[in-house]
This record gives sequence, structure tokens and C-alpha cells, in this order.
Amino acid sequence: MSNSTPKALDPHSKPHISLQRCPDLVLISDTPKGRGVFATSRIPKKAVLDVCPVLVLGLEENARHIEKTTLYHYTYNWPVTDQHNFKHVAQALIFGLGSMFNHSLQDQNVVWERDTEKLVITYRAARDIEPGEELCISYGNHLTFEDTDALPDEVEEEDGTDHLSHIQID
Ligand SMILES: C[S@@+](CC[C@H](N)C(=O)[O-])C[C@H]1O[C@@H](n2cnc3c(N)ncnc32)[C@H](O)[C@@H]1O
Repeated sequence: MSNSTPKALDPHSKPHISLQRCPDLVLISDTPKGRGVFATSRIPKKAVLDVCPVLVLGLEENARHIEKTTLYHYTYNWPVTDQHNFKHVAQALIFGLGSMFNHSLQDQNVVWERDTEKLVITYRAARDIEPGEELCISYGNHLTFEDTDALPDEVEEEDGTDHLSHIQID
């Protein structure tokens, strides 16, 4: 075994993104929505829940490959500008808890903010969250699954044209 110390650098000497995850969260596997994130203690409004790195997918890569896989259900809108200055909506994979927040329109208690330069999304409590509550974002109105939280008058008539290849979190 070598006695030399592993190479280290002063992390503050480099441009960096501070990471933060609220410790009062658990992942529960067997909910009607699959896995979901729940609070174990009271979480105050505006508290940071997670800072999640993002992987932006190429437009063609997404259409040719990702949309045909399970990852289709884990991609989110991400605005990009191409070399001609045209704006597009690409898809992005979100690492960390960002991909585990389920959807609820009426019980949304999580808000998020994109940083398109640093490629992270920060999730915060939209209001005070009580122990035992599920943490939910809104995916928008065009869902690719049956919403277990939907009130009867929220169920939309499906004619197939509303299906999007991504989760809409705008
Ligand atoms: C980004 S994943 C969220 C984590 C997911 N529950 C899991 O177990 O990996 C999105 C998927 O969660 C499920 N989901 C999220 N919100 C839901 C809801 N309100 N009703 C039913 N299923 C939901 C759907 O299967 C959807 O495709």
C-alpha cells in the first residue's frame, strides 16, 4: 500500500455548483404512482429539496432512440438554442430526486427552477409541507399515463393527438 495522499484540490478554487438535498425525505416504492418522494418531517416553504444535474439529449438522439425506451417517461422539456440562434425544446434527463417527483395538479407542493447555463434544476417547497405528504410537481396537462390523483372532471378525452413524448413541466 502506498503512503502517498490522494490528489486533492481546493473545491472553492474552481467554478462549482453547490449541491443541497433536504434530509427529511424518503423514497417509497409501492405507491399507486410507483415510487414517490415523501416528507418525514415538516419542511418549510421555499426550502431546497434537491439540486439536480441535468443531461440534455440531442434532438435526433431523442427522437431516434430515447423515445423508444423506458427513458421516454423520465425526460423533461429543456429549452436549447442551436448554432443559427433558433430556439428548440429538447429533452433532458434529470438525475437525483428530480426524476422521482410524481405529478399532481391539485396537490402540487414542489416548484422548480432551471439553470440552463449550469445545467441544473433546483427544487423547492412551494408551501409548508407536513410529515407524510407526498412531494409532487405538475407535469402539465398532457400526460402519457392515467393520473391517479385526477378528479373526475379533470379526465381529458383522449384522441391520441395530445400525447407528448415527454413530461411537460412548464
Ligand atoms: C418521472 S417518473 C416518476 C417516478 C416513478 N413513479 C417511478 O417509480 O420511477 C414518471 C412516471 O411516474 C408515474 N406517475 C407520476 N405521477 C403520476 C400520477 N399522478 N398518476 C399515476 N402515475 C403517475 C407514471 O408512471 C409516470 O410515467
